[in-house]
Amino acid sequence: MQTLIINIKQLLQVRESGISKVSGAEMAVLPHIENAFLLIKDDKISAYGKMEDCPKETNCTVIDASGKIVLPSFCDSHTHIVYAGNRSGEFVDRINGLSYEEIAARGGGILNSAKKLNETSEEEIYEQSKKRLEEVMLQGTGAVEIKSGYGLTVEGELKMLRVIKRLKENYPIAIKATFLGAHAFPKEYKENHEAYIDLICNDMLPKIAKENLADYIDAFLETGYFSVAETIKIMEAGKKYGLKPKIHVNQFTAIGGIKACVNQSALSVDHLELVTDEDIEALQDSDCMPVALPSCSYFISIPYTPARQLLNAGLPLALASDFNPGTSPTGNMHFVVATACIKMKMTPEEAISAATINGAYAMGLNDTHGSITVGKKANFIITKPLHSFYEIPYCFATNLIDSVWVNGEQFNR
Ligand SMILES: N=CN[C@@H](CCC(=O)O)C(=O)O
Ligand SMILES: [Zn+2]
Repeated sequence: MQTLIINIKQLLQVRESGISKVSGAEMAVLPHIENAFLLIKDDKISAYGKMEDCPKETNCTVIDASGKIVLPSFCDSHTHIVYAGNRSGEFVDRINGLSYEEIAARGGGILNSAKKLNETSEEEIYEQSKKRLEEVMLQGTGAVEIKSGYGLTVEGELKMLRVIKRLKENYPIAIKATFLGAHAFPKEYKENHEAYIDLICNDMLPKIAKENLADYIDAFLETGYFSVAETIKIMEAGKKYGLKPKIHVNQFTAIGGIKACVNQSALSVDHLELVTDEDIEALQDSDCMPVALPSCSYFISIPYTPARQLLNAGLPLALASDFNPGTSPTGNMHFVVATACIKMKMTPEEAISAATINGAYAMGLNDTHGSITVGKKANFIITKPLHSFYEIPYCFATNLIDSVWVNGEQFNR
């Protein structure tokens, strides 16, 4: 099956050879073609270029994209889409003056979601989660990472990961699963961290590996959650089962976690609302991708990741949604890109690369996703008519999507 898209006003993120990521000053340039065509064969991109070089294909469906922009689908490398219920009550508590940390200290936060998840059937969690997955796909996400971490019991974590597996089986979008048993200490382990870490390493992990339920391992490395030493233990245990680390770190405090993650060859370090010179030094000359989550900063009113500082130091940066019930109850990557421009002073070029090719890298999908490259998956967004791609972040709350394409086919709910 062939589809030819013609008269594209701007075709964004065209990369002749499959680069893995873009860093520092490279991010200022977003390669694109004006008045372009894009040819899709089956599930892959088979050619692209200027309209004057457009092939005279007869055996294909032709779509006229006059006035519209085409860009690779968003690659959302950090989400918690699988959860039960919601935490709108805590949202109102925060409006009334409580902080995220105060709510967590009262037994709310992650433990609140864990209680709900353990009380909800696998079927019901699947039904709730698939609606969110469909929603983000319609908002232009074409590859996504999903974490466990609201089970915090052997059965609860397995239940979450089995739901992720079912989503992988039933949807065309690429999904990577991350085991986040180390998201918080359950109440009964508050005074006995060692026992919970033992449960993660010697009970949860072997069971997860046996069913092949996870691609990556994560932990919440933060004051009051998992210490640097505890996180190192978890990263080492995960790696024994072939799970590379992707770690929540530097959200509220900087305690030397980034260096530890880099030393453990983490694929990504995520959050980074606080960054020290030592953190930046640790990331330089490493393969670890820093990931910013601006909708979390927006929603719980905490600082934004200092993007300019990271880019000026020559580092790459990815953007992800952090879709979760506590700190970002949206997975809208258009909002994430716009917020990165408006609040973090990223340019549209930088933010789009951060949400596409660098997002793909942060979940190990850069060979197949994240750019318009011959041979990559035909995952892309066609926008409504726009004057230029600058209008993508500029129109921060307008639905600019005309259609989304996953593996060469238009996706509709
Ligand atoms: N910070 C840790 N984990 C999630 C939020 C978890 C929650 O509040 O449910 C995050 O990435 O923001
Ligand atoms: Zn998160």
